[in-house]
Amino acid sequence: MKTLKVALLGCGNVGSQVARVLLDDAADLSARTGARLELAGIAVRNPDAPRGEELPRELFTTDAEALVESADIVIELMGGIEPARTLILHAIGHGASVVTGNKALLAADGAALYEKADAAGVRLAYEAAVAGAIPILGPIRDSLSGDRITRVLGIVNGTTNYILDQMDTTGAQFADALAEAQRLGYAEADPTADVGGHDAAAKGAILASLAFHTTFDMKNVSCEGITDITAQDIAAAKDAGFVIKLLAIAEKFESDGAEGVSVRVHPTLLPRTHPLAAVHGAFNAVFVEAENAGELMFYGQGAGGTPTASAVMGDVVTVARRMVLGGHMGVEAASGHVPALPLEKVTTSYSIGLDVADAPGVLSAVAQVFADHGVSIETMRQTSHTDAANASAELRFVTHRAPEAALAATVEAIKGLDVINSVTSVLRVEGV
Ligand SMILES: NC(=O)c1ccc[n+]([C@@H]2O[C@H](COP(=O)([O-])OP(=O)(O)OC[C@H]3O[C@@H](n4cnc5c(N)ncnc54)[C@H](O)[C@@H]3O)[C@@H](O)[C@H]2O)c1
Ligand SMILES: N[C@@H](CCO)C(=O)O
Ligand code: NA
Repeated sequence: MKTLKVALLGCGNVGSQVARVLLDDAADLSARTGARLELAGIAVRNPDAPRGEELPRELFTTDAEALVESADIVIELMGGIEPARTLILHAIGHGASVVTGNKALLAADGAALYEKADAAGVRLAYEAAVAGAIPILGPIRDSLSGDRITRVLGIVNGTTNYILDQMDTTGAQFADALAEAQRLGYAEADPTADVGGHDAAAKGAILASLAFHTTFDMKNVSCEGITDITAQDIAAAKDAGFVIKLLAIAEKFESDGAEGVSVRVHPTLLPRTHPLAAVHGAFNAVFVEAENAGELMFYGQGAGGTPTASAVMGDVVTVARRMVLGGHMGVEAASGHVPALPLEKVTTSYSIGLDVADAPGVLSAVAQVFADHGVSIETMRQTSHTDAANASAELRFVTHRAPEAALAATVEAIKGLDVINSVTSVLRVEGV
């Protein structure tokens, strides 16, 4: 039986679990692969650092470059742009295939890496980069390749889903929930990538590129995180029958007579009856809408060392099988370029919370602003604060779908009204 040398770069949350599987399940893996997968070494910064798994000390090395040069398959789980990018290019240059979970790198420089891998006739696999354990890139790239995908909508960041879910179900504070997500190994090394929405944005760009056979640059993703979401927002949403989720939404649509792709990440109100509202903890779920398949939903653990190791190992086995069978190994390049559409072109629906004077004519003044911008109101709820010294009320509007530009202009015009004390929240709504 052929032996394939595997180099592991990084031994943190995910890497340590991948090492464990490679060592513990070696017999099963070779039976499935048709080759012996030999863990040749693990590149780390400090071989003596404590790790979750007991791993043989002799596997550790600080010389990642030399390790890469000896390998048939390189698994990159260090994260970050450098030295991950240089080491992956080094691996490709040496004819090794690469498996990575590094969405930040793929979103920043994926197109160049896919091209290099294709030209070198090696494979670059990255199922772990999007929605952790959920097999989502394979289904989009392979199973749905005979269909036309129109929209992908997903909860693709476990940390933020965990935080929002804890705030919603237990009344936890944002900071406490984030600390727990970090302790459980869900968060990125720098968790601002999670809470700022950038991790979801990177995944959204990867999903859009595969779903729409294009190269979607992360800089074109409109990105809003959850750092401004307050306990009051969560309570008000709950009161109105909604839950707040951080969604990544990738859509292909026509604008001004030409097709384009938009990707946006933002906190979103969903009716509590919506299937995505039932995605709790660090779980992820991805909805795919395709012309012939209709609606599909993929659900599972989106973060954490062990679940993510499952996706990594799936790629390792797939890559190894291809090596055993021979033939072309490369990734399929994007078949065309579909331009990126800005957020203003998207059609969506808003929930707008207002603190207003509780006086005659206020509601009609606000309603007039909606009418002036061609935005239709779906529902309005008023809560009066009768015990306040100056009678005030909270108004909450949910609009019908309208162009984002019209909705944003409506909010700006409302802010200018004398009868408004403040705009207390503006959130987009899906699933109504
Ligand atoms: N944790 C998850 O749930 C999850 C899920 C999907 C994808 N990912 C991705 O997988 C990758 C790894 O994530 P993680 O959670 O295991 O991160 P981690 O921070 O726990 O582990 C990364 C390890 O790489 C090591 N490392 C960094 N630079 C190095 C260098 N130059 N040389 C040697 N070692 C180096 C670090 O010391 C650390 O031990 C990241 O790209 C991340 O985005 C993580
Ligand atoms: N930090 C990421 C890891 C999975 O990619 C998350 O919370 O979803
Ligand atoms: Na995945």
